[in-house]
Amino acid sequence: MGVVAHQRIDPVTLRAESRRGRRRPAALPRWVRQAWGTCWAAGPRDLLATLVPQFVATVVLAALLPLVRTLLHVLVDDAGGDRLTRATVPLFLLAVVGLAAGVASAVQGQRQKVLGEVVQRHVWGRFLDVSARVDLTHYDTPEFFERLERVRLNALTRPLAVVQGLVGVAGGAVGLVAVVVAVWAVAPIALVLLVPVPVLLLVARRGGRQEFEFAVQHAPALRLRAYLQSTLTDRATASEVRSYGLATDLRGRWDAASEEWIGAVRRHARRRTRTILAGELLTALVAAGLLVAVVAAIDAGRLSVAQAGAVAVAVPLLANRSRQFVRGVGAILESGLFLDDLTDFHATPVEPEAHDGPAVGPLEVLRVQDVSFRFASGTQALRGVDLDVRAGEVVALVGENGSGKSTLAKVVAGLHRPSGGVVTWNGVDVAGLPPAAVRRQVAVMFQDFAHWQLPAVDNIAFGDVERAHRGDGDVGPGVEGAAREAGAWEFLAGLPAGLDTPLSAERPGGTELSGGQWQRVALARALFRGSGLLILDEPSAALDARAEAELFTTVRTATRGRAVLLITHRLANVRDADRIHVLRDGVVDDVGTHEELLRRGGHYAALYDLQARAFRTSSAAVTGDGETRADPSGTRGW
Ligand SMILES: Nc1ncnc2c1ncn2[C@@H]1O[C@H](COP(=O)(O)OP(=O)(O)OP(=O)(O)O)[C@@H](O)[C@H]1O
Repeated sequence: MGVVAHQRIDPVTLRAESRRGRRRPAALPRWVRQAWGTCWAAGPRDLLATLVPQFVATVVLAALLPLVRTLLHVLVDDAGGDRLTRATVPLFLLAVVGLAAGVASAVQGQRQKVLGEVVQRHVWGRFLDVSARVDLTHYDTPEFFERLERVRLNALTRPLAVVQGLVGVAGGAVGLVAVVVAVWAVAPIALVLLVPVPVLLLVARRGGRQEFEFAVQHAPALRLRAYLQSTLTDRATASEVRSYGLATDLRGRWDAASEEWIGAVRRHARRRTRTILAGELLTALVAAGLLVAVVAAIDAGRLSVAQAGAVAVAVPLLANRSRQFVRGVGAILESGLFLDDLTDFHATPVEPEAHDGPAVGPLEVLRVQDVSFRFASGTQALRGVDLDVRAGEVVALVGENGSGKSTLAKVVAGLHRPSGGVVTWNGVDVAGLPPAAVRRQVAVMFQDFAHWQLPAVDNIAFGDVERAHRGDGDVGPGVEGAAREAGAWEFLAGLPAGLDTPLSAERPGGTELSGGQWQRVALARALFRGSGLLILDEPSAALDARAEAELFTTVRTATRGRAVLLITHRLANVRDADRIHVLRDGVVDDVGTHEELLRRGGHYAALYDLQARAFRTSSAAVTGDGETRADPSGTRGW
């Protein structure tokens, strides 16, 4: 797992990497080494516990042929004496061999299941580590998701498949040598059965390529199908599916996607069958030729009946052993390209830990200078943006949808690295600081914050897991304080199991919160972090008027001495901000206090006037003592 300080997404490279996998020549030793290393790291004892019985079974079976030959010799060729007595030992040994092979193979089968689980856990652990620590930018590209899905669906089980293949190869090779030696002594002619082996190996190699190509080609279609499946089973979409009557339409799309997938599987199966049949045909032709040759040899008196009997036993043995060998090699070849895929995924650069680099202190001043940002899709979201935030200040970002506010907030929060320009933290370029250390000093309440389907206490304590794990682990007082500040305490304390209540109707004993309640929980989480910079992206979008007023009082008091970057469309809420940055198409159009911006009469004034007019109109429509929301031009502030 490589670690870099900077990681820029390059979709072209990602795509090229997946192709490179296909271009790589077969590299059996590398794949075997990788797979063996993985299985050994996952569980050396389990690996040995699987291999030893397999080895025993193989060696024991190799003794079969000489025993059969001896037995046949006793029964057919040697006419004198008591046959039964002399056949007792070989018969007994045959029974022992059969029993030992059976026991060893049963033990091996069970141990392999355990090994499978252990290896899966190991590989999944690394997969999850990388997935959760790669640069956020990866999550903005379909290529990353395609690889994620391909690795998840195909590559995670491959190390074990290679080791199983290896077991097959080892077993097959040992068995093959033993059988070859035995056959050489009895009926060398039967060795022609080995002629197709190299061809079968080539067939297996081709099959491996076909499997990988198929997986790469069809990952997008599979992802679409999985997404459509989730739309019909997820709680998040359940209401809209019913409200808009989407079930039939979505089901139809799922049918179409399934049809396409099954068609692809059919074509792929036909292609694979053709290749496999070619190999089987060759094997059958050679076996038929051998049979003819054996019959002819018996007829000509060049082969005794005992020898013919040995050939009859040798043929299936030889066929089985060579098949086991070829299958083992095939399994490795088939999995190898997926292993490369997995290795590449594991090598995706991840961010360094917060402590790997210079320390980052609480914010005194953050400066954004001439910053631009371009998404992997090509969208230029920010251009030449300048912005300063100092401790104790509230700086607001306003602007129309898509103007770049959230993107700028993510740049400030250390989640996106700017494509151009510089961000400094207390005068130090953040490009030289570990992003995790910068983020340690920032609390963000995202516009689309997470609804953790976990107990309420975790939903808040996730704001600072280090703090939650420190000391005696009693986060109660801190969580309660943050919940009170965010106006969430009252309803959380009233939940069936208080803070221990899971916040999801999908969990046993759980409950669902309203949109506004969720928003207060998300705010409590950000406050619990207690960092020097608080970024609030639309923190009041789902709040009622009273809660909104309380929120901004909270923000003012809770953030004394800290810096706040506030994004909102409700311009009444930014009147008291120290500075307001007006964004338009990724550019800072204007900067100033509320009064300065109004005086200038620019874009901000126009937006503010639009909102104020809407409020005046709706206020006028209310008669009597009907309650109205505060006018943006009115007196309510922080
Ligand atoms: N993950 C993404 N990948 C590609 N483009 C994106 C992504 N997120 C946002 N954009 C684009 O970047 C631009 C800025 O988006 P951003 O979310 O920063 O706007 P915003 O001002 O916060 O909008 P809103 O007020 O609607 O929340 C938009 O054109 C948007 O389409």
